[in-house]
Amino acid sequence: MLEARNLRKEFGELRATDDVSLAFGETPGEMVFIVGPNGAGKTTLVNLLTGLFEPDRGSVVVHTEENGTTVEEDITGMAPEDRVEAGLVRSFQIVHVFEEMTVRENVRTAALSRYDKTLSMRTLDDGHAEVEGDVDDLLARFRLEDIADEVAETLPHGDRKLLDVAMAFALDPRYLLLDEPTSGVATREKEYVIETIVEASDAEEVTTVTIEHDMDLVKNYADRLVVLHEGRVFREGDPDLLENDPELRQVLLGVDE
Ligand SMILES: Nc1ncnc2c1ncn2[C@@H]1O[C@H](COP(=O)(O)OP(=O)(O)OP(=O)(O)O)[C@@H](O)[C@H]1O
Repeated sequence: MLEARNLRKEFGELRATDDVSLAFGETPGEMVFIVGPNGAGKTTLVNLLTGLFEPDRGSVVVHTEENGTTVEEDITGMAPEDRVEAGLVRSFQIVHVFEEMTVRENVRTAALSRYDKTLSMRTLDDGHAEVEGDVDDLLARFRLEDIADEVAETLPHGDRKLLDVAMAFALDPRYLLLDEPTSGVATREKEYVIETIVEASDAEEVTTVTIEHDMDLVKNYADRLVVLHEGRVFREGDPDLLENDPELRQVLLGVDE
């Protein structure tokens, strides 16, 4: 489980995150969506969880099962790259791929970065087969097999996004944080992108925390919903809240009921 405890982040006078306490992954593999109006503090929260920002108050804690007991690790001061080893991986709103490489080369590069500490010349042959096996699995999981030899920059945005998330998956996350994975993706491709991510996360029991503006996607795919408003948790719970809570609808959609 990944836990935010009383997180606060200020930019000058502005409190972008204010006393936010949340837990992700109490049910392993759950899909949590973070929603809220512009400026609510969604990206700031993800930046605090992944270590891009340091909180002014509060902490980030990872709970792990070891020999049947739960061990708590405070990762608040840990650098983002070290958090990857603690199982926390993120993908940004803007796709980060190697544009001139093929899809397969991109996924292989990400997979190798996980192995680079353990591969030596002596084990290269064994390691090679293992890496290529992982690459094939990831290509299949993210429905990228048929375009594995295409160059990344030539792909439609939906496939580029899936490649980006496949590369995040190559780092073997337990918690995957996604900042608007469907931003810039054509409407007809959005469901396909989210559905592929949901299937991959379910299969690997990866807990996914996703910022999303498209409420239809949230309704269809969220196991749980977190609504941020003015830096605070405004609501948390079942995605049905989107239908049944007039105050929430007002905050999100500006709809007066
Ligand atoms: N690095 C920064 N320096 C100063 N202010 C910032 C910084 N990052 C965010 N903010 C401010 O903090 C508030 C929350 O921003 P944040 O990007 O977290 O909101 P958001 O909910 O992700 O918004 P959006 O949906 O528009 O992406 C905003 O008022 C924003 O202007």
